[in-house]
Amino acid sequence: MAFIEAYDLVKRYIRPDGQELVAVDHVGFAIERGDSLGVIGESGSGKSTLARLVLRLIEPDGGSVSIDGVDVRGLRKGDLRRRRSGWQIVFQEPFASLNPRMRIEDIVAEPLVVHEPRLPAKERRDRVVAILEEVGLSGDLIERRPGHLSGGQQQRVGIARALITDPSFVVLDEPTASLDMTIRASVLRTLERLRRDRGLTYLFISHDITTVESMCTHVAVMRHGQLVEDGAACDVLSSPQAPYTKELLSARLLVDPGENRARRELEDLVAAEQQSKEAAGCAE
Ligand SMILES: Nc1ncnc2c1ncn2[C@@H]1O[C@H](COP(=O)(O)OP(=O)(O)OP(=O)(O)O)[C@@H](O)[C@H]1O
Repeated sequence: MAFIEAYDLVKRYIRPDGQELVAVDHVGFAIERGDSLGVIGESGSGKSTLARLVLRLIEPDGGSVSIDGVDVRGLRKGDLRRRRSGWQIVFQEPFASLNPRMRIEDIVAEPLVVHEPRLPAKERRDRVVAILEEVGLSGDLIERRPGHLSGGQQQRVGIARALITDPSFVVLDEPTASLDMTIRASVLRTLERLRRDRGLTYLFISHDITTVESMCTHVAVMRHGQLVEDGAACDVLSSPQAPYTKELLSARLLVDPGENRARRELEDLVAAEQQSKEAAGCAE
């Protein structure tokens, strides 16, 4: 049994005109422990809905999910809350997901307050400082508020908050989409280091193929709520089978020339990832 398994997930919404929309249409996939599955597809294809279904942040209309052998849909509310310390999410908009009135220390410590309420304040602060440093921030930032940090720093705070309870599975919902290209490459590098150092399993949502190529061991391609193709990243991205995946890959070649320098940094990441895949026997 894989670490993460999703079977036949379905989510329907009612649109404002009263029509039914099947945002996630019988989707299934598996992720092995320590791997990173990138879900790509155009805006509106159902990626974020799928991410939320996997963590049961929204209820599915059909299908099921198991994480490390636990049937997520079968959990009662209290059990689900307890389990969530091991399953975290980082959202796209760092500023919108951080309370602007709270100090960084309190934002990052929030999951600890919920999951380890008896932890002494001094120990809690030490854990916050340690995780801030692990994600590439200075522990001195604890007194600041989100508005005093750059976009990249804010997203690192979001990552620190997700990791403070030492989860095994992290959903990254377009975590770098709102950052400029250079900062994006640096945050992605940090996420990749954290995955390797901590043995994390990622579900990585993105509409950017280069990001997924640099970060993910496996790729799933979504269109109109359905999964049109999935497999090892080296297979899907080098010899795509579905016409839609081929379309996405050819669109990638139309790059804005102004982004070229930062994109080269991402390509360095791709090269490093490719080397490690070759070492793992996943080369072309
Ligand atoms: N709460 C909701 N009520 C009604 N429709 C919704 C709701 N949430 C999402 N949708 C619709 O479901 C479809 C899938 O949305 P979703 O956000 O999952 O796609 P996405 O691939 O993540 O897009 P993006 O990359 O733009 O975030 C879209 O058509 C969206 O408008």
